[in-house]
Amino acid sequence: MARTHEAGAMHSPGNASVAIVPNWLRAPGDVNELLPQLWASSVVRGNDGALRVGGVDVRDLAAEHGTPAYVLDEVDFRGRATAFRDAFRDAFADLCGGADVYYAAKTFLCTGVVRWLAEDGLNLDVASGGEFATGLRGGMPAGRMVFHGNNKSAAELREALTAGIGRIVVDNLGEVDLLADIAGELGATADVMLRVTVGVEAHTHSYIATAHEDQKFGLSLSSGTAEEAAAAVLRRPELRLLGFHSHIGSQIFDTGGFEVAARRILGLTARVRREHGAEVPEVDLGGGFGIAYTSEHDPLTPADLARHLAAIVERECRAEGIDCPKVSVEPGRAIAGPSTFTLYEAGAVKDVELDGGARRRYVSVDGGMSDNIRTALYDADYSATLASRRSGAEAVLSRVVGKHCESGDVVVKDEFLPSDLGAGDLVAVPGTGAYCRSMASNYNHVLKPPVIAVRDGVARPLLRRETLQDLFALDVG
Ligand SMILES: Cc1ncc(COP(=O)(O)O)c(C=O)c1O
Ligand SMILES: N[C@@H](CCCC[NH3+])C(=O)O
Repeated sequence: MARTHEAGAMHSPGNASVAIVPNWLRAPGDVNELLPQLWASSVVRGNDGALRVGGVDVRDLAAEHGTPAYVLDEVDFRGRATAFRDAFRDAFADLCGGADVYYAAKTFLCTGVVRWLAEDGLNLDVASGGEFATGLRGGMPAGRMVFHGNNKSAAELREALTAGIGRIVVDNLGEVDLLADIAGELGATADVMLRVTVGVEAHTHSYIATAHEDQKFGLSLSSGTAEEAAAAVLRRPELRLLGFHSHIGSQIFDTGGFEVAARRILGLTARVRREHGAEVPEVDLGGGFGIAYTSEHDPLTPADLARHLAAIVERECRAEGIDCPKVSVEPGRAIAGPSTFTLYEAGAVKDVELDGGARRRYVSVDGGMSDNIRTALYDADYSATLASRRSGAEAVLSRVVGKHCESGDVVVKDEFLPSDLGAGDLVAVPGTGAYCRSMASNYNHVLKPPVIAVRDGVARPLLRRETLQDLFALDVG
């Protein structure tokens, strides 16, 4: 599954022109090769040709747990989480005593993962009562959680405050009084961050960009609403203003957007400190750090990211003449994404003739848009490989599709797969640890796959496969 940026003729059947493949996928290369940046660290192709993860053969995983299945490399997940923890602690140590890392629960959440995060010294960013309850159930202290959301209910706020939530990110003006009133009723003081729309156009898909003005999240900086909200929080004794929060979007590679965002919220911090005499001791720069789904993506390491962000924050604080607030970040995808691949079994194979005589092969697998909606929703790119054996057959331009009643049910838009791949072969799609299980559906009453954690030769389900009984249990009619 090697990919190259070099232009070149494609050797697929029908001699398809390069126009039907994206620029980054020009030549087929060796279909058996695994690009290390796409896979969890323990994934290798064994001597017999089958993939192994955490010392376990994927054929054994499929036999024991069935397909499709999300296969999560525990050491990889925890390694990325602790790499973020250490990198941000170290890079910000001199500046503000170290930065805190909040794993974004929406990426992928279950109690097993919460236990790892709690043990490994990370914190948790939750965006609903369900995520918060799962955090508590997994053993994350409420004080190490931050609660997000543009429409939190009074019940969610009440539960979070009652349990002793660490901080609540207020998203709109109305929420200031709602939260203050609830805190007052409970005799509590709520620690508050204000989510600021900083007006940055993040270079990512429009559905996952979140800091431009025309969208639902946050308090506008340019219109003065953010500052108005800060004044409103400072007026309410039930609330303590910790600072400002910015999340510019997701799957972002260049730090330019973070630089503009940091400049704007640190400018706001300085203004509110000056004009309101408030301490405003913290700032949260959100998440959004991109990962490699294909060879076109070249993400920064956590250490490089932390160094870049620390340099940005230091420069902006110096320019504003303020002491550096305590920094936090909220990575999700960059921790969970690469840790997991989806293991499918191939079924029907069909060849289609395209304009100009080119051909595309459709390889159907036993899952699809119900376990990975990202391709259909964001036009996301993924890659795939034949996982159960090595093949010496020629590479064919292929599209991996699901089994749903929908022509847009595509898992991998473009990949070179061996021409002898057929029914019964296992296919693995890497980089599916983020926003796949957490956005899974039961479309066509397809059952959600299990999440199998693998480590040191042992595989164990973190989430079991759904059963028809699970679906029927909801059906009370
Ligand atoms: C407020 C907030 N923080 C953190 C994240 C995590 O983003 P990512 O998974 O891209 O790091 C998100 C999702 O985009 C978010 O909305
Ligand atoms: N769900 C999105 C990311 C958005 C995260 C929430 N702000 C994705 O799959 O890329």
